[in-house]
Amino acid sequence: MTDDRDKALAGAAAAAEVVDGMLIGLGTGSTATHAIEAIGARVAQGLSIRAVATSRASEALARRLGIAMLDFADVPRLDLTIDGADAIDPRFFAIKGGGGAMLREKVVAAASDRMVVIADGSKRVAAIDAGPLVPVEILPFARASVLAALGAGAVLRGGEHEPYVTDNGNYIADCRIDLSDPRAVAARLAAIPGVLGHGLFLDEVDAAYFAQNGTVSRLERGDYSG
Ligand SMILES: O=C(CO)[C@H](O)[C@H](O)COP(=O)(O)O
Repeated sequence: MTDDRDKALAGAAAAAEVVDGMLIGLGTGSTATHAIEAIGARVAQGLSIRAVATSRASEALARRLGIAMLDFADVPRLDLTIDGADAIDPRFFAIKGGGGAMLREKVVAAASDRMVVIADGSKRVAAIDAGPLVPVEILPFARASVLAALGAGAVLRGGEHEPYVTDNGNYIADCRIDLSDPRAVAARLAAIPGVLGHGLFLDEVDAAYFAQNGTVSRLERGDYSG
């Protein structure tokens, strides 16, 4: 069973939580794409929902599938957001932003009554310390000063000559950081002027669908045992 097949299973399982009348947040990345496709298939069969997207790519896909899309700038609250993750641990601490969308992903998740993560088994880690680098979104004007404040473990995504640009027009630094105290790290990152967001999701995730070798399990925050 390939990871992609597991991603599709997790996405379809989360998409089944969506019911008529809901206002949904659509995540970003290959796993979220499977969920959007599964929701789109249900919309084609008559499911009546509206949605906002966390990236231009997810917005374009959702529109192609006939999902009624709203501008998040007009939306104060959402019922449910379904999104992928790069790593998630037993505390439901997650790292996101491999696809560069973590700033929009976080504001959409924070505005949602529930956030559900969908992931293949490779994303389950014992602790996010063992996970990927932490992406940090940077105001381009403050590129040099933020990189200096982040320290030697920070690398500008795409490199100095052709930096990766987010949907928000900003840069990303991928940071090797000691995550033994993730809350302290989140507070330190948020306090750097010119940092617009980061990929540490410590309080947002309410539930997760994990798919491994073709089997999907669903866990709520608090009952994930690793
Ligand atoms: O946070 C994200 C994008 O910013 C993605 O959800 C995360 O990178 C997982 O991606 P994939 O499902 O492709 O493995």
